[in-house]
Amino acid sequence: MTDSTPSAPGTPGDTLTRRKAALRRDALAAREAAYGKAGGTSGGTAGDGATARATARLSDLLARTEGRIVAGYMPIRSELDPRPAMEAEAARRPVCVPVIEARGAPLIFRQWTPDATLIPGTFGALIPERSATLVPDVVIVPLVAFDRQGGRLGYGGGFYDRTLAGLRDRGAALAIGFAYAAQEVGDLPIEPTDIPLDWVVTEDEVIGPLT
Ligand SMILES: Nc1nc2c(c(=O)[nH]1)N(C=O)[C@@H](CNc1ccc(C(=O)N[C@@H](CCC(=O)O)C(=O)O)cc1)CN2
Ligand SMILES: Nc1ncnc2c1ncn2[C@@H]1O[C@H](COP(=O)(O)OP(=O)(O)OP(=O)(O)O)[C@@H](O)[C@H]1O
Repeated sequence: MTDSTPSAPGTPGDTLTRRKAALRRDALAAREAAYGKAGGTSGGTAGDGATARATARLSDLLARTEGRIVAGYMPIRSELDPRPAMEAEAARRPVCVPVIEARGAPLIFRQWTPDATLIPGTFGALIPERSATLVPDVVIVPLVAFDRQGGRLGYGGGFYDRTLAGLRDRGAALAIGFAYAAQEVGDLPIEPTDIPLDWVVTEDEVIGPLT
């Protein structure tokens, strides 16, 4: 293949798609290293306290959005764990988590409480077995890589872009990326469908407002 015969956008041979795949690989390796240092999902006492520090920063930011419905997520693989912050919020207001209804469709959100019965959802993240469907005002967004302009790279399904676009059509929705500082990259490639993050919270800092 030559540059004069580019692949269709979004196909594996497309330059941007290949660049994103390489960035995703590197960022996932950095995330796994940070996760290991932090002591894994539980935070652990043997870890470096990254989860606790990130939780404190996230809770501070969330305190400014009192009363609004918050979406968190059930962490998979080496994702930074938002559950300690979600648990604190669930004592005061509704908290929900994403559910994949179909490939190519926006995510929906089901109410989550710390004692909810969870079952595996599509792609492995846990979902509440049955609970009310909610529309969040504030979305804590999992990610693979972020930049300081609000750029975000996920697993490549486009789920959060479609979801945030839909939520914003209905009104304001605040998007807060939640990640280890090690997941920062210089400049992510931007596609027309990418929805920028309003904030990024790491164990080291709160970055924003970005929009
Ligand atoms: N914790 C968490 N929950 C989430 C997301 C997330 O990123 N994190 N999602 C955010 O979208 C949705 C799940 N989306 C996902 C999409 C793809 C893969 C995944 O593992 N993809 C494979 C490729 C699979 C394929 O294309 O067949 C991979 O990356 O190796 C995981 C989650 C909803 N819930
Ligand atoms: N609003 C949208 N409408 C239609 N297609 C979209 C939309 N947003 C993203 N997509 C498509 O989804 C594909 C994957 O997007 P992208 O690489 O940005 O995913 P991601 O942000 O890494 O993944 P995720 O959000 O699932 O974690 C893109 O090829 C894009 O064309």
